[in-house]
This record gives sequence, structure tokens and C-alpha cells, in this order.
Amino acid sequence: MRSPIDVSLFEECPLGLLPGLDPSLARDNWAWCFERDLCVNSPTGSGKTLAYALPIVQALSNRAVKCLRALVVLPTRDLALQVKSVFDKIAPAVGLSVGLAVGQSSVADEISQLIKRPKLEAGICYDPEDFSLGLQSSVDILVATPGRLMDHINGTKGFTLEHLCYLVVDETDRLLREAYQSWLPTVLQLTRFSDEGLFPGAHTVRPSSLGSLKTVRRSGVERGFKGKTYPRLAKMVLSATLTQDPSKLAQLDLHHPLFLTTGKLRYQLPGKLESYKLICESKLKPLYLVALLQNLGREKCIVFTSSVESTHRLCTLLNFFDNLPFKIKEYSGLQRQSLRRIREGEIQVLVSSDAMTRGMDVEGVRNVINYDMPAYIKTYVHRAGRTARAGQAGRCFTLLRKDEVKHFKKLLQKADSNSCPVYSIPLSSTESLHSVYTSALEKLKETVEVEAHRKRKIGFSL
Ligand SMILES: Nc1ncnc2c1ncn2[C@@H]1O[C@H](COP(=O)(O)OP(=O)(O)OP(=O)(O)O)[C@@H](O)[C@H]1O
Repeated sequence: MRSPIDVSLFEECPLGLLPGLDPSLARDNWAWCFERDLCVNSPTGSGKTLAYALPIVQALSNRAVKCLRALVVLPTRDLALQVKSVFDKIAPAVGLSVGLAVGQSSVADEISQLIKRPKLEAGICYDPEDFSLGLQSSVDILVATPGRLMDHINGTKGFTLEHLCYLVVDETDRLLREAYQSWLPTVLQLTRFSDEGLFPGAHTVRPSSLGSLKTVRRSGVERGFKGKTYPRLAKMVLSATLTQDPSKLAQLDLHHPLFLTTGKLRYQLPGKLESYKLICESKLKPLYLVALLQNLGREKCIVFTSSVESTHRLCTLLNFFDNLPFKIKEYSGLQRQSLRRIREGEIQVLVSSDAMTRGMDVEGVRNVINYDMPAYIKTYVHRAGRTARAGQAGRCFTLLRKDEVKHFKKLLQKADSNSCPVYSIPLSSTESLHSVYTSALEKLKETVEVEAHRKRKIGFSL
């Protein structure tokens, strides 16, 4: 941990040249050396997902019996879906199955995807509640959010982590900040080796579903084990803004962690990102935003605001500007379909709170706009990182009041970014929007009143 390895100093290696990789997986970089746990701090859009998906799939490609051997935990449902889609592209090539536990469908539906009941399905047993059914995992790899993972740990018959070999904690700094029903201590407890036998915690939850089958985890003869082999859960933790603070990482109980990074700084922006600032009065921000969007034409944009409520208001207001040559939708927990719509090119502008800040990979997003200045450099890094991904060029615009400029400059310096020129909007562009802005504001006021009334009514009827 004291001497991070700067992977940017190594030469790139095409997947086709990676030794030992199953030919069906050899289509681009990184091999996970499982002898030590890995901490990866690498910029947004640098391909961290494939960097863990590929070695896990490769390592499990020779497994004989299907059981849950790899668990990937992510903070949000949409991120989990995105990561599952990456595994879905590579795992079937070597006969592995990937499951999802995110609360997208009912618990019952999810259970039927994750657990199989061979005796019941073969008609040998007719009582679905019978615990001797020999329940088995239907998946080798599970992508999950903490809440639904805990639901399965606590309540799903046949769901066990006792065979787990690989644990990935993606967006680690975010997941460590939020305890989510103590999911991490629970997972570590259920996968820990102890003198009482393997996985004692698992047995207190329920008996082994696979009878005498014992998982042969990776064994390592390593420093600290006094020459003994030791079955161990291999862990990989990743983020574009991963902490190097040992007291925080200690929660993960890492084994001789190796810290991989790209450069010396914790906060890094993508190489081909250009940052710009727009300085305007607070009340004129919508005008500047519309003028900027008009300048950007029909390029895909994500506009970030500071809250779910301002996202809704801003999106409603923007849609009252007539004849804009692009379609605008908001993204929130209740409006998740807009993510699919921007991916498919049905809409060009997505307005979002920080719900969309981390990890989301939307092809073709050329611009990110901070309608509200992010309070922290970490937030700037993740928001800006929705563009300029995978070596592509991208731009990040930040709307600022005059009194925010100094603070913003200091913020960017933390990412060693001193270049953030002013992006000028001609006065004529904003002036021509004044009358439509006034009428849009009126309509927004009416809409907000109607919505508040409707909410009150629903509240009373409940
Ligand atoms: N070797 C590769 N060559 C080209 N493109 C790649 C490669 N690996 C991944 N990609 C693409 O790069 C994009 C970004 O990948 P990914 O979402 O894994 O980034 P990330 O590092 O996890 O970013 P973030 O920190 O924002 O979550 C994806 O569209 C992915 O398909």
C-alpha cells in the first residue's frame, strides 16, 4: 500500500497476447494476480469492469460443479445491470452463468433465477418447502446491490456464499461510506476460514446445500501464513477515486493488498477531457444552459444538478422552451427508462442528480454540464467521467456564479487541472431567449403548484 504500482508505466498488452487466456475470451488487458488482494484506482472510463470480469471468467472457466464462486457488489441497480451485461458478453463463451440480485424483479422471480431445485424439477420430490430438495446455485457469478444481497443471505433457501472464491467491490469508496445493513461484515463473516472448520458463519445460517462438496479455494503459500497454505477469498476493490487510507480500507480485511494506480494523484481526469466554465448570474442559469445546449447541437449531453428536486424542476422548465432541436428527459429512481432512451439515441439530453454520477457508461456522450457546481473534486471527477470514456474526447462545462469561481479553481487543482477556460455565450444568444424563458417560468410555476396539490391529495388519501 505504501508503494503503489503505476500501471501507466507498463506497456499495453493486447488480450490476444495475454498468456493463458482462453481463446474464446481473447478479444484486449490486465490479468488479476490472485495471490494478493488488489486495490485499483484508475480513471473513469478506463475499463475497470472488463479488468475484473475477464480474469474471473478465465479463472472459473475450468470449474466442474456449478456453485456461486464470484460476487460483484455495486452501489446501484443500474450500475449492477451494466456490469452484468459485460459478464453476459464473456461468461457464456466458457459455459458460466451470471445472476443478478438488485431488486429489479420480485424476490420470488430472483430466487427462481438464482437457485435450482433439481429433485423437484425431476419430479423426485413434490414438496417445494422440503429442505432436502438439494438446492443448488443456478449461477457461477452474481452481480448484486447490497440490499438485495442481504435479502438473499437472510432469507433465500439454498443461497450460500460458502463456495465464494472472488469478491469484487466496485465503486468501493461509495460502498464503504454507506453501511447498507452491514452487508460487508456479513459477507466477510460468511466467507471466513476458521479453526472450527470452513465457513462457520454459513452453517449458522443454514446447512450446506451441496452436501459433501467442499470448495477448493485458491490456496496461497504466502508471507504472513508461515508457510502454510490457506484457503482465501480473493478480493478486488476499485474506484476512479479510491481512498488509500488504510483505516478505511481495513474494513475490507484485505490480504497483502497491492495498490494499482495510474499516476501519482488520487483524483485524475480522463486524458482527452476538456473543462470549461460559464460565468453567469444565478437567475440567468437556465438561459445560459439553453444557449449552451443549442451550441452543442444534437450531441448527447448529461446535465447534473445538486438534487432530485432541482433535476425535476430544471427538466420541466427546459421542456417548456419551444422548438428546441433536441429531446430532454430526467433520470431518477422513478424515471429510469430515460437511461435506455439516451442509450438508444431517442433523447439527446439527460438531466440528472448525482444518482447518475458514478460508473454509468453511455456510449456517445460528448458533453457533461454541471448546472450546479459540484461541492467536491470527487464529484467533479465522477460527473466529468461520464464523457471522454475509453480514450474518446469529451467536454465538461460548469456553470458558475462569480463568487464560486475561486473555489472552483481550487477544486480543479486537486486533480492537477489548471486549464479551464471560460466558454463564452454571445449576449445575443441569451437575449433572444428572454421572452420564451419568461413564459416557461410561468408554466413551471403552474406545474409546480399542480404537482404540490396532487402530492397533498395523495398524502391525505393515504
Ligand atoms: N480494452 C478495451 N478497449 C476498448 N474499449 C474498452 C476496453 N475495455 C473497456 N472498454 C470500454 O470502455 C468503456 C468504459 O469501461 P468501464 O465502464 O469499465 O469503465 P470504468 O473504468 O469502470 O469507469 P468508471 O470509473 O466511470 O466506472 C466501456 O464502454 C467499455 O466497453
